[in-house]
Formats: sequence, C-alpha cells, structure tokens
Amino acid sequence: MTESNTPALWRNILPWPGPDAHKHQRGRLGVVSGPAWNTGAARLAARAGLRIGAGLVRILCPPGAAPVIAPTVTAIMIDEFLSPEALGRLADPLDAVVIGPAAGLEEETGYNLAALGRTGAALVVDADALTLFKDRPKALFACLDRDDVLTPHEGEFDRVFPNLLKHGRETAAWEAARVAGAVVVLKGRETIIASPDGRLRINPNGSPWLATAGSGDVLAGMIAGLIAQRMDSFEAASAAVWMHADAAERFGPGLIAEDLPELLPAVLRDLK
Ligand SMILES: NC(=O)C1=CN([C@@H]2O[C@H](COP(=O)(O)OP(=O)(O)OC[C@H]3O[C@@H](n4cnc5c(N)ncnc54)[C@H](OP(=O)(O)O)[C@@H]3O)[C@@H](O)[C@H]2O)[C@@H](O)CC1
Ligand SMILES: Nc1ncnc2c1ncn2[C@@H]1O[C@H](COP(=O)(O)OP(=O)(O)O)[C@@H](O)[C@H]1O
Repeated sequence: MTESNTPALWRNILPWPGPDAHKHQRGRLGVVSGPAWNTGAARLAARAGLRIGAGLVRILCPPGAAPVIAPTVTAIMIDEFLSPEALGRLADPLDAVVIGPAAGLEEETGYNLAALGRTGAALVVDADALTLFKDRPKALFACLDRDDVLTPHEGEFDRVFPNLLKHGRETAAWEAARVAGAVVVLKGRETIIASPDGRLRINPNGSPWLATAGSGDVLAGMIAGLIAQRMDSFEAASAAVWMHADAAERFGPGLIAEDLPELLPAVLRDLK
C-alpha cells in the first residue's frame, strides 16, 4: 500500500509529555560522534533529538573528542568510549541511538555498529555507517532489527543496495526494506519511507532548501528522537521527514542545518 505522507497519518500518535512525565520517561537518546575533528554532525543530530522531545540526550564519543564537544553543548551530555564493547555498555540503557554522521569510514565504525546492534536500543543508521558496507551489505543487515531505520541519500542507497534504483525509487525502497529487514528512508526531493512489512509512504512537502550540508544529520536525530519517545519506527520516520521539510520551508532562503532544530518548536506547536 502506498500513501502520501501527510500529518493525518501520524498526528494523533505524536508523543506529548503527560502530567507525570520526567526526563528519563520522555526517552533517552544517544548519538555516536566521530573523532575530535569531526564532531559537528553528531552535535546537529543530538540537538535535533533534544528539540523534538527526547528527555535526555547523550553524545557518545571516541577518546579525544570530548574536550572539543564540551564547550559547544549545554543540555546535551557527553560520554567517552574506548572500545566498541564500552560503547555497547553506554548504549544499553538508551532507547535509541544514531550512528553514521561523520563517524568515519574506518572498520571501527562497523565494530561500533555491531556492538550497538547487540543492545536494546533502536538504531538510526546514516552516512558513513552505510557507506562502509558498500561491498558487504549483508554484514550491515546482520546488525539490524525491524525497528531500526536506515536513512540513505541516493548515493548511499546505491552503495548498500546496488542495482535497485534502476527499478524506480518506490520499488527500490520497498525491496530495500524487505532485504534489510528494517525501515528504509530513501532521501531526496520526494523522500520515500518504506517498512519491512511492505508499507510505503511518499513525502509530499519536500523542500529544496534542505539541500545543504548537515540537513540529513538533523533528520537522523529527529527520527531517533521520536523513536526514543516510543513512537513506532516507521511512524517516527514518516513524521520526522514531514516536519524536517516543513521546518525548511518555513525558513526558506539562507537556511543552514543549524537552523533546523530551532524551527522545530513552531512545527510541533502547529501539529499539536
Ligand atoms: N557537520 C558535519 O560535520 C557534516 C559532516 N558530514 C559528513 O561528511 C562525511 C562525508 O560526506 P560526503 O558528502 O563526502 O559523502 P556523501 O554524501 O556520501 O557524498 C559522496 C558522493 O556521493 C554522491 N552522491 C550521490 N547521490 C547523492 C546525493 N543524493 N546526495 C549527496 N551525494 C550524493 C556524490 O557524488 P557525485 O554525484 O558528486 O559524483 C558525492 O560526491 C559523512 O560522514 C557525513 O556524515 C555531512 O553530513 C555534512 C555535515
Ligand atoms: N532538492 C531537494 N528537495 C527536497 N529535499 C532535499 C533536496 N535535496 C536534499 N534534500 C533533503 O535534505 C537532506 C539531505 O541529507 P543528506 O544528503 O544526508 O545530507 P548531509 O549528509 O549533508 O546531512 C535529506 O533529508 C534530503 O531529503
């Protein structure tokens, strides 16, 4: 079944805090950072996750990155990990984790993903954590559960799912979700959200102002922030894709990725 991704589909299941909410109950989100010289993408994702309502957000970073990140964040917390096993221990109590934005194309990123796959946290897998598996996608799929989300742009999609795009974006996304056994968000002008159970949504409000570095990192944080609040992964991906584009269209000329999280309160307020 193919649907147009309008708010009518998910507006009533957005996660608003109840009167007894506390920060842990609102959802715990983790974002894995790259090394010291590559921390911006994780900070964008973390800020987006916090703005979309996750109660508690931690950036999980490799040795040496914490002193770079610390002066640039306030409400967001930081944990350093020295090994994939240590990352897994940090992620275990979290509800959702983003991995991939500026993570690096070293094998370590794959080991980190595998360690996260052994935790109870739902994963949003983006950027380098997709590209790394260019010639061995089955190793990526082995790390995933059905509540995990892959967020490739077309270049990344073609690396992980070679030869599928020639069948058209809808068929490609549908088949990708089936073989990966996870939700697939095929980004672009008309982003497609595909569930491993065969559901497909096409996003109608795409905004070309999103064609700016780091906007995909923000989207990954938004999806994971909603999942952390216990929204179903396919619904979370659908809602985040629409809100991301709505935010961009509200801002228009001059938009940069940093602006997107700050636009979310207005987007959320109008949906409420
Ligand atoms: N704030 C930060 O720290 C930021 C850090 N970032 C991090 O940087 C890392 C590497 O990023 P990247 O841009 O070099 O890698 P990638 O996007 O794979 O492009 C490589 C080639 O793929 C192709 N390509 C095909 N289709 C495409 C499409 N739809 N959209 C884009 N490209 C498409 C295209 O080839 P062309 O078409 O030009 O031949 C392109 O030259 C990664 O870790 C990322 O997370 C960024 O998120 C920015 C903010
Ligand atoms: N022309 C466009 N129209 C609509 N959305 C776009 C367009 N170009 C890019 N986007 C959106 O912007 C985001 C870019 O993500 P991505 O390519 O991962 O960038 P980055 O890696 O720099 O964060 C995606 O959500 C994509 O759908």
